Amino acid sequence: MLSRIARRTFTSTAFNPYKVTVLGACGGIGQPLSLLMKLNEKVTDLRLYDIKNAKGVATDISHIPTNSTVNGFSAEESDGLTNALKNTDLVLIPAGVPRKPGMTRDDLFNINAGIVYDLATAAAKNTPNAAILVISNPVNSTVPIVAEVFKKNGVYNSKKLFGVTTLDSIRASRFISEIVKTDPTKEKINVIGGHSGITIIPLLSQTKYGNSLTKEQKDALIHRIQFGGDEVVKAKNGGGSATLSMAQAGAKFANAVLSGFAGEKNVIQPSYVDSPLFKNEGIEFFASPVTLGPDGIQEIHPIGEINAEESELLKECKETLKKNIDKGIKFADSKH
Ligand SMILES: NC(=O)c1ccc[n+]([C@@H]2O[C@H](COP(=O)([O-])OP(=O)(O)OC[C@H]3O[C@@H](n4cnc5c(N)ncnc54)[C@H](O)[C@@H]3O)[C@@H](O)[C@H]2O)c1
Ligand SMILES: O=C(O)C[C@H](O)C(=O)O
Repeated sequence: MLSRIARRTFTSTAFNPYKVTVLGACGGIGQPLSLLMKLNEKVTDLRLYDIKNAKGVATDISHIPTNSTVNGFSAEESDGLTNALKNTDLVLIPAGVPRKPGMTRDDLFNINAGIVYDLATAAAKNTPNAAILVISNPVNSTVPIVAEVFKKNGVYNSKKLFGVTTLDSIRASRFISEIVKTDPTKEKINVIGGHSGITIIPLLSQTKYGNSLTKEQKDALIHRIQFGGDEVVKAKNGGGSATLSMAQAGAKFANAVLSGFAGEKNVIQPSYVDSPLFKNEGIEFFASPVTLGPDGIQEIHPIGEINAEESELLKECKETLKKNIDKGIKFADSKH
């Protein structure tokens, strides 16, 4: 028994020795996300960076007996951010401020755009080949900012930049299972578009429930998936937004990217990426299922068949997305 466990641990770490960095590791998302990455057997070197308390959180997590080293890097060290990023394989970015009731994600732009710009600049300089997973909101705009920063530094690889939209998908699985009374782990809804309100489009017509739910049930479900984030912000009442479900979502997506790196087949997850799907309409980034492989994105899947109501939702989504994307690009271009 013992030797089987030892062999399993040895095998996964010997063949998949991945270095993972979390920027913003001490926040509401950062701490549980770092914990989940410590539990991931594919990770052997976990680096935690924050402007506060990174050493404390890293020391705490480092006592967990899995096969990775954990180090904390603080902003007070002159080379803290550099060392946190140096030649890492995957960077998760949950750094930034969360919403309070009454705010939209776009209201976070003024603070978070600058934070993401600076962290992306450090990533471009210190680990240009890493996969960058952006969690900081507004994701619709922060992902284009990272792309612009990498372009400016001459190291942009669209196959390795991801906006994490996994939370929308896991919410969709949970919320539909509450209606149809099934196992949520077996439910899958294709959620496309972006990550804010009306840009989030769950394609219920592609599920087996497309015809069995009433119009009222469908409208309510679509609204709940689109505004699931607001549900948490309201319930936390000034204490921030989703952190624990987001950590689970972020860890799930990071594991999928590492699984692709490791050569696993048929690893498909939705993500907000530099996408050809609607580029001819001036929309550079769009969320749809992507196949992940050794070099990052292997294939961006089309959205599939949609019905008339979903076409309407898509039309509105595109209008907002385009503005969000342009705002991010303009911000990045305005910096020198
Ligand atoms: N993509 C999604 O689905 C999703 C889901 C939930 C939250 N979010 C977003 O994630 C972000 C973080 O949310 P949270 O609840 O963890 O917030 P939080 O305030 O609890 O944590 C943010 C952390 O970032 C750190 N930080 C701030 N500036 C930094 C910098 N320059 N470098 C490094 N670290 C820095 C802070 O010190 C803090 O520890 C927010 O923007 C939120 O809107 C996204
Ligand atoms: O709602 C938020 O502001 C956080 C996050 O984007 C979410 O969907 O929960």
